[in-house]
Amino acid sequence: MKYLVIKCGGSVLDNLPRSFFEDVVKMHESGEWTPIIVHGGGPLITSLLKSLNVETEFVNGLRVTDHQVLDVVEMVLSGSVNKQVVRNIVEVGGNAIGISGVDGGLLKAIPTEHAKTLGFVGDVIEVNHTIIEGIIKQGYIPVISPVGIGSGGQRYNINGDIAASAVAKALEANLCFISDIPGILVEKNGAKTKLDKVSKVIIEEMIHNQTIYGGMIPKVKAAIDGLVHNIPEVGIINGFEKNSLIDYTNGKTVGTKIVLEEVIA
Ligand SMILES: Nc1ncnc2c1ncn2[C@@H]1O[C@H](COP(=O)(O)OP(=O)(O)O)[C@@H](O)[C@H]1O
Ligand SMILES: CC(=O)N[C@@H](CCC(=O)OP(=O)(O)O)C(=O)O
Repeated sequence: MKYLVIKCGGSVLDNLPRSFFEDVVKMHESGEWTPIIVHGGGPLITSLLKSLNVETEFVNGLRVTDHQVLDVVEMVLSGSVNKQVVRNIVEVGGNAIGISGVDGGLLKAIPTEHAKTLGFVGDVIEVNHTIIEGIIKQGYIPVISPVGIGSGGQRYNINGDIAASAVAKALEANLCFISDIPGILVEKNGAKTKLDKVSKVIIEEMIHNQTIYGGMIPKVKAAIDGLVHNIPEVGIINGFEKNSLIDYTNGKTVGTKIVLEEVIA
């Protein structure tokens, strides 16, 4: 039995087909792979902030988070989105338990090194993986919202990709980012092409020349950090592509695989 951490991005959550959740449940029932879901919800946070007339800003893909933003982040992620994902799984006959990173000290966090700019954005320093394993032993799929807890009970807004990588590290699990693009894209002869496999060095170059920007930055950084800390495998795949998740677990080439070593083209 292998663990697979599935990070569902806010970019796709609202529109993921029913078949996606059916595949997650099938995977769970097969017993070969144990799915653990970590979700985002960035677009919903942004739209709620907008309706409250609160400006929101991102630096290198991370949301600047003050007290007011933090309230909305927790409401959206640990409330609406977490329970929606649980319902999506229940609707197709699965068992899921939603839990936030605050509960049971699941995601212990400290402020990022850029706290002066980012405010209450956290880095995960410890994952209480026994809680996740307990939920799995009871036969449920864990659904984790990326809000962390620090000293004195302080909450932190944690990027979903970073939270997913921390969970995968703690469980020595494979990690799969589900997003709204076929994988990492590059421009070739005026057209966008998907890379099947990409190395750490190329990723660093792509961040530097801004081929990778915005929400893709925390994704690839979290991927590399995970691989350095012994995650067996990291992929970015499209949640809208039929069977993409099942194909991924069957070892087919889907999306982009991120690796540490150089890729020979
Ligand atoms: N080189 C790239 N290839 C593909 N997508 C990229 C790239 N660079 C930046 N992006 C952006 O990253 C987005 C995915 O990140 P994000 O919006 O945070 O998604 P999610 O909510 O799924 O985590 C894509 O929709 C795209 O706009
Ligand atoms: C610090 C930080 O940026 N946190 C994210 C948390 C949600 C998230 O990661 O959502 P996606 O997966 O949809 O991007 C945010 O506030 O948007």
